[in-house]
Amino acid sequence: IKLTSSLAGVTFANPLLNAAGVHCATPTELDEVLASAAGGVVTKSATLAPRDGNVRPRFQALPLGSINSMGLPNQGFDAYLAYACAHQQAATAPVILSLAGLSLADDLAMLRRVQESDFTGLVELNLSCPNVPGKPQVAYDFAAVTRVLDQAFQFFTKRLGIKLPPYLDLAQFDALAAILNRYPLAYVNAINSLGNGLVIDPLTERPVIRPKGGFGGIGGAYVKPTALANVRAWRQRLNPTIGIIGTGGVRTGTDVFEHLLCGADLVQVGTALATEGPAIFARLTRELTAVMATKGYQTLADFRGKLQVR
Ligand SMILES: O=C(O)c1[nH]c(=O)[nH]c(=O)c1Cl
Repeated sequence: IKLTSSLAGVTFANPLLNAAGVHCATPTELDEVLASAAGGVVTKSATLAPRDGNVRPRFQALPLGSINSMGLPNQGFDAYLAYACAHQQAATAPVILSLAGLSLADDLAMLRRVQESDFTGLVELNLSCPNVPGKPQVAYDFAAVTRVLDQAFQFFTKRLGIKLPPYLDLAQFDALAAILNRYPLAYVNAINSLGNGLVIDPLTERPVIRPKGGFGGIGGAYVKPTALANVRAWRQRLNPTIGIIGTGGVRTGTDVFEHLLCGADLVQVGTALATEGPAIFARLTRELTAVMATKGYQTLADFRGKLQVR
């Protein structure tokens, strides 16, 4: 049984990575994911300048998932570009560089820096951070998405993916796919957290996190059906040249299998990684292999995207 997968010409020994934002803000955390059974690692979304992020408590693990309003705490673009370039030299498992500018200008400035750098790997432009006060998500504004991609592809010739939020209406998938299919995108990553949920502690009669009156992105088991639907909807609509990373609700090998069945090329783990740590990747590869063995599949291509219709 082989778990190898490739995305935009980049080969992964297995399809599993962390989700941007989880266990990836420092070189130590990034190294721990690379040292684990993960097939690769993605950096915390970088802003041009380092950021402290929102006030604490800003993350809460829950029985069925998690809520977070981190506010983009990160070491800044230079730190993550340096890490990505160093690990490209060392030929480790692939490092995906995630970017989340606070403005179109910042997005373009960081992309220009990547274009001029030695980094030739995958770049993930995060268009879906729900937690920066006063900053509406780009990805729910289709004109803004068109602007950033128009301007980026004027000069960017490397491998560019985008991180998308969950969409909940098929007309949105139709409209946005018509836009995305115009660009030489490496992939779309679906989904980011389900934005602006509210989790309350009935004992204290307060939200469980402090920023934004307790409103934060929801992850984990809560979002798996929405994540699978978004992966499936993009696979059905996007050019085959555009790959898909499936993110959302992955806790077991069967969850990984389901994302692949819906069409994912790679699968990312957020909430479950936050609670279990990088050892989860050994468990998930073992469990995925077991599912494949039971079903008689030898490679991911044997079943990727082959969800049957009823
Ligand atoms: O608050 C965050 O840092 C954050 N949290 C999320 O759940 N998704 C994101 O894209 C980001 Cl950037």
